[in-house]
Amino acid sequence: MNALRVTGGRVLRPDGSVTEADVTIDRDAGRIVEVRDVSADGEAPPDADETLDASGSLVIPGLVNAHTHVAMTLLRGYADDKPLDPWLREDIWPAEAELTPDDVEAGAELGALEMIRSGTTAFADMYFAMDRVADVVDRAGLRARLGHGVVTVGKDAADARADVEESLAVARELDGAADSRIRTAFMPHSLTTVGEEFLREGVAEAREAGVPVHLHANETADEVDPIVDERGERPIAYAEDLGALGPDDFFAHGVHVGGGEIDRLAESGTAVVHCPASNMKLASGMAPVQRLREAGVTVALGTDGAASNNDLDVFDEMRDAAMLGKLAADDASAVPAGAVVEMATAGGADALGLPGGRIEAGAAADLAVVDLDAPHLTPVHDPVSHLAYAARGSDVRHTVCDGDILMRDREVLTLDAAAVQEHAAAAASDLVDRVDSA
Ligand SMILES: N[C@@H](CCSC[C@H]1O[C@@H](n2cnc3c(=O)[nH]cnc32)[C@H](O)[C@@H]1O)C(=O)O
Ligand SMILES: [Zn+2]
Repeated sequence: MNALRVTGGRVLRPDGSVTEADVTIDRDAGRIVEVRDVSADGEAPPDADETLDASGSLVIPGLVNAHTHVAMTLLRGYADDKPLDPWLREDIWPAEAELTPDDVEAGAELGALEMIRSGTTAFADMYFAMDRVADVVDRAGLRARLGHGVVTVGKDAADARADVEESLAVARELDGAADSRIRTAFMPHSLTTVGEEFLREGVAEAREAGVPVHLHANETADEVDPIVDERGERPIAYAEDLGALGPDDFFAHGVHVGGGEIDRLAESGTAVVHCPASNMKLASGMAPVQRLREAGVTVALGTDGAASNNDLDVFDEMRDAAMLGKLAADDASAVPAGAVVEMATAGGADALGLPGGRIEAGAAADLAVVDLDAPHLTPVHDPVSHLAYAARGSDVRHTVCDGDILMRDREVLTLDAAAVQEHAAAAASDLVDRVDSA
């Protein structure tokens, strides 16, 4: 066995406890083979081929960013301080109309760099030029569930159908890429931006192909009302009617859910990806995270795109989810630290149907090592509290995915950080010039 050992740290276990332990990884298999408490009796395991020092640090499952549009890093700070609909129509969609596949690759590379540097090992991405995003995922060493986002409003039937076909083709062709670190989904943008016949056909074909469905649902009140007005049913009932609810499916946002929708999500096993920063920034509303969890819905965390966040740091998302969840429930004991840590790890992996999210023997070797030796993390009464409320992405020392070291002592090994930043900044500035002259 080609063994990597993460030594000298404290390890966050799946039950939420933290113990001093060494984690041994089979690098070829990309699996954790042993989590050994330092107090354990018995024979010490053989030397590893390589070690990662975790002294003074906390070893956690790699974080999962369960909803983003990763190439939107190029539009970070491009248009702020507007509600969802005008923001998309007046600013974001016109800019995206000028985005080339090269731009998507440059933006995805920047996003991958940012995620590795903040301890994220897996993400779900809805965008276009997904073959380029897949190349980046492969090079960066990350894990992802990828899909081409479909929008049919404002398109003629032929263009709309082609967009649906593209999403299905991407879902079929990229599944299993990057040594199986890439999985896929059919990704209609939302229940209001994709017409009913296209949703119906696309979901049916996705089922035949055995790929999950991912879409934006119940994000704003403006998006729920027309569905209720036109159909006399709420969006989650509509989604159920379309065949889009199931244990492999995961919906972004779920802010305005009511009238039996939470139970429908729970009963069908459909996961919800909570995106608190995006929901606050676009003033979309407060998702009932505590109620969703109490009903048994799998809740994950997502940053959404960098243009509505404005970063891809899942530590921020944990804190925002805890804070906003309390406000939404009008209860300071709602959405506690352990809950948001679970949402960012096991909840994310489960929502996306990807391995990882737990540090235990047999699990995928996806982890992050968080340096606790910092003023803002002193003293350490409770490491889980620190993860939720005080730590930042920049506290991550090492990132490991599928048994490979992606970052060691804050140096990213799979990407040339300076070149990626320079390239993305140049692509973003050219893009804005094109938009201005369009
Ligand atoms: N093929 C589609 C592209 C859809 S990709 C997914 C889209 O979601 C957009 N998006 C980003 N954040 C949000 C959000 O919070 N709600 C809804 N859409 C968003 C993003 O800008 C992108 O246009 C087309 O022809 O336009
Ligand atoms: Zn989104």
